[in-house]
Amino acid sequence: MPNNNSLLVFRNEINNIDEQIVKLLAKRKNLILQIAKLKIESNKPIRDMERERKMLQELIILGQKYQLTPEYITRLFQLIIEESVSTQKKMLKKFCVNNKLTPTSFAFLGPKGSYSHIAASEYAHRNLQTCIIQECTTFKEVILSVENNESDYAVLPIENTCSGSINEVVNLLKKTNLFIIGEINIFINHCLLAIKNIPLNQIQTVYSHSQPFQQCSNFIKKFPEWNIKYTTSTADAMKKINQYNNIYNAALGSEIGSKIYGLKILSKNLANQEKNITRFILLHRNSISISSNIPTKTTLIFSTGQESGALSEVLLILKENKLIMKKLTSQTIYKNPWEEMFYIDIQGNISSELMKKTLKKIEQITKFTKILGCYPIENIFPKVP
Ligand SMILES: C=C(O[C@@H]1C=C(C(=O)O)C=C[C@H]1O)C(=O)O
Repeated sequence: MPNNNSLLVFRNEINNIDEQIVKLLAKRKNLILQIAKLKIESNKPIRDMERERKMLQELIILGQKYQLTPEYITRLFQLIIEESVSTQKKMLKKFCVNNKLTPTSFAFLGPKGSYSHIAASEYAHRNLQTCIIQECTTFKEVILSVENNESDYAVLPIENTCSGSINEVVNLLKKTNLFIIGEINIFINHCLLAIKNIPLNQIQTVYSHSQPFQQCSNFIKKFPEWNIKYTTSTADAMKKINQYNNIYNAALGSEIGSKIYGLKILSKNLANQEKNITRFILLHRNSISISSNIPTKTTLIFSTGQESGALSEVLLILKENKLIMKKLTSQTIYKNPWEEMFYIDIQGNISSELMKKTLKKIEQITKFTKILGCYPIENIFPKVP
């Protein structure tokens, strides 16, 4: 039979301890709010997985000293940390709503409603930034806008599942002093749009950027009577047919664009391949360093000249160092069409010794090598616009 008095004494002591725990949790929460404020002011991400991992490791060791199991400590502190991250996120949201965040400007191939605009908005949204837009009319202008400090980030399409690499962008990357700091995949759902619902065989002219025409070539081939007119972007095409106000004009563009420019959707999902995804890269004036536990990609371009087997030597270096190549494309150099330039994505972090050693070896055996950046691998399912 437990002694009722002793039970009360113990329970009182537990009450005191629990009270202390709650007071300490409140004290912790206050610090969390201060940290959130600092992060918001300096535009730093809320979550720091490395810090969390280290904290948990130390707490588990401490717990073991007092006979508390790692499972118990992990469960308890994961809950505390989850709560603190969610508190910080709420605070960030409030700041965004009140528009007190440092706005971030994105330069892209515009005008509004282009796929590049969709990519910029989605990237800003994921990184909890307020997106200020800088519409450009060429890819070169997009890069210049960031180089000249007029915008913070350049958003450029680099490849598409239907039409492959975007050569013009790769060629620009050779010359710019900007660095790739991120990437984002966007689902492209090309639609045929017009100012009124008319039968497809009555359309006379279709406007769009050259990329959608390539990506929807099977559909376009069915209507050889259509006049094809190239525009600087899909959004430019949508804007034009809105302005021309001619019912026989159509544009290849996005569903979002149809809303912006008040157009009717005549036909949807027009790309040759069902999964039409464009990968966009984000460029900034400074490179970024990324924690070693985040899956990372390092991108470089190199040219090898005409020696036979020059490319295979580079690939052998990767193989010897057990580095995984995520992408390899061959580009024609506009001014020297007989020379080959390669664009390559390697899985790994530029700050690792292995990557440093590998890059050094590649530099030694190529004619020209340029490291374009090291950035987190996009692993979120592409945004459906
Ligand atoms: C408080 C911070 O923000 C987050 C919350 C943490 C916590 O609750 O201890 C730890 C790391 C971050 O993911 C921080 O960065 O220190």
